[in-house]
Amino acid sequence: MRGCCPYMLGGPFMQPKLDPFTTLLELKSGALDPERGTPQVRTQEDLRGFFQVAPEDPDRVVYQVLPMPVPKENSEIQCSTTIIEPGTVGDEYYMTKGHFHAVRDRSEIYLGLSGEGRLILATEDGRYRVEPIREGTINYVPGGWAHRSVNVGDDPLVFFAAYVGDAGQDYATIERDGFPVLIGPGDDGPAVRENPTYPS
Ligand SMILES: O=P(O)(O)OC[C@H]1O[C@](O)(CO)[C@@H](O)[C@@H]1O
Repeated sequence: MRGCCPYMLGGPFMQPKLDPFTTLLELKSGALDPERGTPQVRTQEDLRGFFQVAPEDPDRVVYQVLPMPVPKENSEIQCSTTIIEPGTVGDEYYMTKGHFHAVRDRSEIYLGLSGEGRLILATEDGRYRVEPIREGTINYVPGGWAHRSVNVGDDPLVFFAAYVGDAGQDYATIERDGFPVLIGPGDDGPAVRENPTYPS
């Protein structure tokens, strides 16, 4: 009977905090129509201390994150589209800063949309994995794994991410220690190298 006669329903009812919304994601470019939040733009300068060497072209955009506006609460799902430009700084491909979740056990999921990338994952005790990101990949990032995405191709790398709303970001640990491995151009394509400054 619930569907037919709302005036007959009892209460109390949960009052939703948000209204539903829809936006259109252009899969190749990552553009949203309409945009739902303010894009976060990161330049080489913003990544100072995350690459092994200082910025070579400080104002150049490395990546953008196009967010959905939802409260940072664990009843919500934060989501965003990330677009990483092709390029390098020193021996490393353009990449995100990378972070642990501030609430360590919070998980995340990525859906690859276009381009060619790698996802570097690392635990606090130094274990790591390198996974592919490309059109159609789904990467599950369990709680406790820091994550950084790297564009290893010649075109923008575009992917969609969704994670538990109250996860937050811990960048400081990554800024201090980095990840166990670095990814840059090699003789036969992208090469994964040990990070010489990662604490042993
Ligand atoms: O927050 P960072 O490490 O700069 O990287 C941005 C990435 O973080 C996320 O916001 C969530 O992990 C992704 O949407 C995006 O790829």
